[in-house]
Amino acid sequence: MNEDTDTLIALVSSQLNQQPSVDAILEALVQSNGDPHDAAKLLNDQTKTNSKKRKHDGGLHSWLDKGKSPKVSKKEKPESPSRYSTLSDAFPKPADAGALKPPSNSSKPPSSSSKPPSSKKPVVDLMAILRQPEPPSPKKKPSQAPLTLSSSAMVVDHVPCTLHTSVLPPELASDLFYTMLARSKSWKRNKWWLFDRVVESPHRTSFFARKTDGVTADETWQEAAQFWYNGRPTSPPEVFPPEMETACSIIERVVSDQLRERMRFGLEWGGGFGAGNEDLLWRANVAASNCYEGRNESVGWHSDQMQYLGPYCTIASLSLGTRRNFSLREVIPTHEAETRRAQTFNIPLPHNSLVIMHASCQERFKHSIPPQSSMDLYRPAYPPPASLNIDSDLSITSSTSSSTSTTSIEPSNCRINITFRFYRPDFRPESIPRCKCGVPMILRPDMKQRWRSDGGNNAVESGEGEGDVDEKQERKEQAKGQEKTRKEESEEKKSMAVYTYLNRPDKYWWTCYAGAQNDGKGCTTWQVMDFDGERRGPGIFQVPGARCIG
Ligand SMILES: O=C(O)CCC(=O)C(=O)O
Ligand SMILES: [Fe+2]
Repeated sequence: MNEDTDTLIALVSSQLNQQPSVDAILEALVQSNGDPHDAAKLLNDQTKTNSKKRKHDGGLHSWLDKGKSPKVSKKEKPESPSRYSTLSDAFPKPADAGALKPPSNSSKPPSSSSKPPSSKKPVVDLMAILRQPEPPSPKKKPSQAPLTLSSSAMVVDHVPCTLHTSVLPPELASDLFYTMLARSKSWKRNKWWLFDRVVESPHRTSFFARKTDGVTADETWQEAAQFWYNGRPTSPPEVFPPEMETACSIIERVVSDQLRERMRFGLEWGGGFGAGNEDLLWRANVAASNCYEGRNESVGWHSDQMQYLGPYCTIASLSLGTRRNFSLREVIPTHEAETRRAQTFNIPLPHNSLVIMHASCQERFKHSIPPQSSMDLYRPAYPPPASLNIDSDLSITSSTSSSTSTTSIEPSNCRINITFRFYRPDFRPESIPRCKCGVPMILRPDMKQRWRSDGGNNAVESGEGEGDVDEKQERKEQAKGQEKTRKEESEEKKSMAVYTYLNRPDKYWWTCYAGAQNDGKGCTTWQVMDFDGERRGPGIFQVPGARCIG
């Protein structure tokens, strides 16, 4: 199954009462002309019919990789209707939702275009849009069962992440949980275009920026952080509340200690962090926060967009409240697709735990918070801080109106997630290339490393839309061995130089993201990121004496 198909499958999946096989979902999508809502309805109707005979066997990951035969049974309705994932962040955005039309050759970037809307509902041959699942190859290894990584040691062994339990002082973790829970009432579900309709993320989200950028003392950072988001400017971010500031400085030290132990990648941020922070190898200057209420709220498979984070970013993800599974799955590069199968890893994240997604995680792995068939409630060990006025409809009651204030601690079905991130000064909004729609583009890694399949010989560095790219590419393929134009030759040399002289294994694409908003209309412009040509840096490779990969 290719990564882009996941988007649609997960969209259907998030609307299902039971999870059938991937094949069944694809079949339903085809029958429904590619309409995820209709496909979900079809499958749910089938479930009702079959419910007496069949039994459900658990979470998203148990079927997503395996493609088992349908196992369905009658179940309670999901708490929120419809809706697949992500775009949780007003920032590094999951790549999937905009990646509906996968590239068909080695030089084309993952497309960010959605199908333009029309007044009539188009008849969509889904299989014509999505790549067909690859036929089983005799060489291909059988798919592997999901593996639960139940300890920090297991996490390190399998994924480019580290797990840190009890990371904050318990009372601070509790205060931060209550603070964010109270704020989460006003957070929004992200919306974006998928095919011809608007879809909503199945969780609420918000975005925070620190007072300064963490590099200079520039206090205009907060105010200036009006980041573009899905092709639109966002409302100003919230300021880190005091509990979050304290938590952030603890987490910065945990992350920096980890980085001291790790081999760094050349394109990671190689600059400093301002006076007084010389001992820090990592800082956060923004945070995305998510609230998942109940076991059905989720975020689908994605990797975080990099337009402000830059390549090989480090993301520190704090979990508060109910324990949920954090799932990771490697994207197998095209040149290894015949010999290796991806495995899904599940990391149970308890209250007050930190997962650090280290450099290369966004390049190699997708992550998700899948819906769960059951979930333990979180029972806070401390009452809410007296300063907070948390409403009873969030299951927490706090009364401070009289001198003898009473507070009852109620169990909660919410998980709060805070992903602390560092927006790099060399990826400031004003430095982000714009597409033909005039909207800043998004940056995504070539997760499938398609350029390797042609030995790195492909010279195409930019394009203007799916059809055009296909056509140009086809013409280029046909012209192989024939005379190259001088321009092509020099582009090719440049491309090779960029990727060989520093032995950088990855390509990154700037792509139009306007299609996810803007009524589904995007221009599909794309270009390869040229780190040096775009005057990015310093990367670690530019720091004298630094040891790094690439
Ligand atoms: O809730 C989580 O742990 C993951 C959130 C996430 O992936 C995101 O905000 O990009
Ligand atoms: Fe993410």
